[in-house]
Amino acid sequence: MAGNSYGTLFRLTTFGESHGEALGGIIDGCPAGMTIDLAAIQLEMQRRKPGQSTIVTQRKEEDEVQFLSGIFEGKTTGTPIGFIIPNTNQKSDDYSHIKDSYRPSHADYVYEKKYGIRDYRGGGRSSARETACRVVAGAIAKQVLCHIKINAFVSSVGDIFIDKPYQDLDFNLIESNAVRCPDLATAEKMENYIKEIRKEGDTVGGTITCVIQNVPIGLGEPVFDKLHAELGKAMLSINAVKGFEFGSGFCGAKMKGSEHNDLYNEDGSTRTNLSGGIQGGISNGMDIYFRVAFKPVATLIQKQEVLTNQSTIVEQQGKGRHDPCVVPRAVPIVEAMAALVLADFYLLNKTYL
Ligand SMILES: Cc1cc2nc3c(=O)[nH]c(=O)nc-3n(C[C@H](O)[C@H](O)[C@H](O)COP(=O)(O)O)c2cc1C
Ligand SMILES: C=C(O[C@@H]1CC(C(=O)O)=C[C@@H](OP(=O)(O)O)[C@H]1O)C(=O)O
Repeated sequence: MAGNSYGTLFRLTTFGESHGEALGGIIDGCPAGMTIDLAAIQLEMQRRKPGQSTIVTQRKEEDEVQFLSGIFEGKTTGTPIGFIIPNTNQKSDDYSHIKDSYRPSHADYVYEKKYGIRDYRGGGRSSARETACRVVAGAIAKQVLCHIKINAFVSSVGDIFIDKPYQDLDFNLIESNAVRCPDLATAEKMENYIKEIRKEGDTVGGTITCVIQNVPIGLGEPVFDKLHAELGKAMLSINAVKGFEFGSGFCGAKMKGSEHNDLYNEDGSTRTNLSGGIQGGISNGMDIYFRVAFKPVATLIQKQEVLTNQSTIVEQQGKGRHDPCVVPRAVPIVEAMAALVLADFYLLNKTYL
């Protein structure tokens, strides 16, 4: 199985399945001599972990990271940082009914067809549990990028959305509610809606907006490794992601150039920022902002037609502990992937100096 590593200089490789012994990773290329704030890493893990509120999966994992190498007396040594996250609360019986069948719109069918064998327990490697490793690496990448601020938040759930520009939001409120929406009236509506949907055994999609501030000019490597191209790839590699747009995004396609151009101030900053902080694939020093669209979770606690490995269609009731909506827990994942992209470009840029 290829495709388990991300990054060029700051490079993460992950391993592990949702119902195996543990997940883990190796981070290669982290600069030596950095003091690592382990509490900050654990805080990010708390934001992502299952079982954290009543509107997410009720699997209970503490997700305490065990570092095996690369950190000595609290500092990075420049050698590979190896870590594991034990799995402690698997309920593999919840998956015995799909041993010989494939859930619609999950990864069961394609994994079995591609590899000829599938760890069906908890979705195996295709489970979003793998993203715990990304959050560990992202929390370290954030420490590499200590001057850059990365804030993601839930901007919509179903058709409930924040009706304000991000500049009018208080990012300190993101963690004040279970949904991770900084507009409190909207957060309450979203939370109630997710609870309703969960009662029906159904699921709902949503979007996350990410804002990155204090970015130096010059990150991104045209022509193929443009900053927005890498951000797009990183976001689209997250489970259940269906869309990515930055700056004016798809709305820009409806505008005239005279409306869309970001006119300069004398210091090189721009009066508007429909470019989303990136021009020609390179950061221009303005805020980078983008949106990520997540589909509704595939596993429903309802009867649905499924395909069996005998090529028959049968009715099956979904079982187990699933997220009714992924966006509240995906916020730290989006931030982590953004940090991995930026840390890689930041280190690459240093090689030019
Ligand atoms: C934070 C998060 C939690 C998720 N929780 C579930 C879940 O509980 N049940 C489920 O069926 N899918 C869940 N997913 C989505 C699946 O992992 C994903 O749909 C599956 O791997 C197939 O990949 P794809 O949707 O990207 O094609 C979750 C995704 C994320 C980002
Ligand atoms: C365990 C996590 O989320 C899981 C993601 C997931 C999926 O299909 O992606 C399915 C569920 O797995 P299980 O049935 O084993 O509880 C979620 O709980 C996690 O994020 O750590």
